[in-house]
Amino acid sequence: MSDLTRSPAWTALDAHRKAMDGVHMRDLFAADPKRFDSFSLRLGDLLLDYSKNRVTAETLGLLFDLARQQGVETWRDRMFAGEPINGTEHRAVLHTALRADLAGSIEVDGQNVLPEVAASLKHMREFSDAVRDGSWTGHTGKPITDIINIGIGGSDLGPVMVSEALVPYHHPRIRMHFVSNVDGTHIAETLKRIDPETSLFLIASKTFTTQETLTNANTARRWFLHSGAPEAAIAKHFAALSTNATEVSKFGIDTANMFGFWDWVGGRYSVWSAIGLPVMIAIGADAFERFLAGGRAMDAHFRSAPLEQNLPAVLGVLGVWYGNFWDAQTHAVLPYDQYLHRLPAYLQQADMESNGKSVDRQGHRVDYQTGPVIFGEPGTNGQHSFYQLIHQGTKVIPCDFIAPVESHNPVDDHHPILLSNVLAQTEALMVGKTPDQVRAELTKSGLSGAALEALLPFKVFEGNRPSNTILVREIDPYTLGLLVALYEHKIFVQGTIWNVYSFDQWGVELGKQLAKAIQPALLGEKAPGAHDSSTLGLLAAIRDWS
Ligand SMILES: O=P(O)(O)OC[C@H]1O[C@H](O)[C@H](O)[C@@H](O)[C@@H]1O
Repeated sequence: MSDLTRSPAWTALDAHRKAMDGVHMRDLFAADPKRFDSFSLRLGDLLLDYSKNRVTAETLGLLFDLARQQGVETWRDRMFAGEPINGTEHRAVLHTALRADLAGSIEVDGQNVLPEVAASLKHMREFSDAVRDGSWTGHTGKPITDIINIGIGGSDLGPVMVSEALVPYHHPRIRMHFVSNVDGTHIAETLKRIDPETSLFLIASKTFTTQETLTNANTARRWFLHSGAPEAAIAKHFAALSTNATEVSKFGIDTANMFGFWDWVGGRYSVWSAIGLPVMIAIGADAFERFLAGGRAMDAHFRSAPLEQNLPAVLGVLGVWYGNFWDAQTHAVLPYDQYLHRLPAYLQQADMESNGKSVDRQGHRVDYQTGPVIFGEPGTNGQHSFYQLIHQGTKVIPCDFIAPVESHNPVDDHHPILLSNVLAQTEALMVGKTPDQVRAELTKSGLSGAALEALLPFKVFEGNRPSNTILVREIDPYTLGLLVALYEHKIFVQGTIWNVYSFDQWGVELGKQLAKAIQPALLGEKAPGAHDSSTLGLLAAIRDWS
């Protein structure tokens, strides 16, 4: 057994879990009319209702004991202080510095990093202002109309999610495009829609060695030059967002057009850095600053609120409760806002790449579950697709319902309908429908006897299915900053409880290595070499068909 699973806090939770068997949330609500007041928190224009969970005050007490036992507060303080808590890469984890009060000081290796953050933001502001006001032109003197961000993983998902979430704030002249997939279709379809004279490519890659991004960037450059633009025009149409100046110049982008960041910014936490430049161009530097301010407000809350009133801590321990004590394998992210349609994809990387680990910080195989499978779709689309399983399937699927109270598009009665669905879903999941209720309903509809009894079991909803509801006044840059930082810190809390390193991602390397080994065989440059029979069989089929 690991230290964690034999620890006092864990064993206490194990025992408590057994005591909670058979406890229905319906009864918890009936017994306590103030349950919402006890189990909801507000931070400015963000409200978290976590009352529809299988928890009592005792459960939460035990979960916070576990969080304290695992040193959540100490690790949190170490993170904010710039200590190298990313142990396998010996790096600080300081995305919080990117949105910090720049008058302060945060040191990495004895050096205050905030002046560099300020300089980078200034560079981004000057550039984005120029693109937006039209003073930055393409090589033929026309203002930029299309921004094409070429990046993948953290260099794509953050920018595309935030950009899409903030479409109402976009500059009217500027269209945004995000190319990530190495599948030629992605770049080809994008290039069809743009004009080289008015396009600006942002090559976004922390390492500037990522195969997909460089392949797409090379294609974009060839396309651009093929349009008749001279080599010297590249400086007007290509910029790099990266930590790697050497590789940027090797690629042929002038480092004057490079927006830098640092190795203490993890890819999946990098939208607050120069990787956010496409967002800044789209929404403007002031709005981007409001996004940073939202993140900063959540940081201040996370650092100072006692765990019991701490939004990321509450979300974090609830996930641990279901994943480790109720066998939940997944977690659904359900934004009831069309602009947030990429949030589930964004959180898939943020969460699964961070906590999808099976070795603890001491290098031992864990004997407990770690990060959940994250999935989701915007509401109400998900309701007409996979919610059946959430309501009546055999699995416990904790859900986060996220909704703005005000819509950017208050057309007709759409928004009240949308919001009624949020409330109805969480209520239905919690309360369910008993056999007696179903019987009464069926009787009323004229059914009786054997026919009624035969249909009855299919129409019962067990209920007792957990959900959180996160309401914001409206999705604006500030509340989005709050929301993203909330999830970042939730992930941090969970990784700390599980004693894993949340800020590396070694698990993505093997596939990259093997792809490099297989590629020459597909290009016909080499015999396939030694592989298993499946790989060889597939290679042969591909050769046959090509
Ligand atoms: O920004 P880059 O260096 O191009 O990396 C892009 C992405 O690829 C890597 O393989 C990692 O899995 C991601 O964490 C990263 O965000």
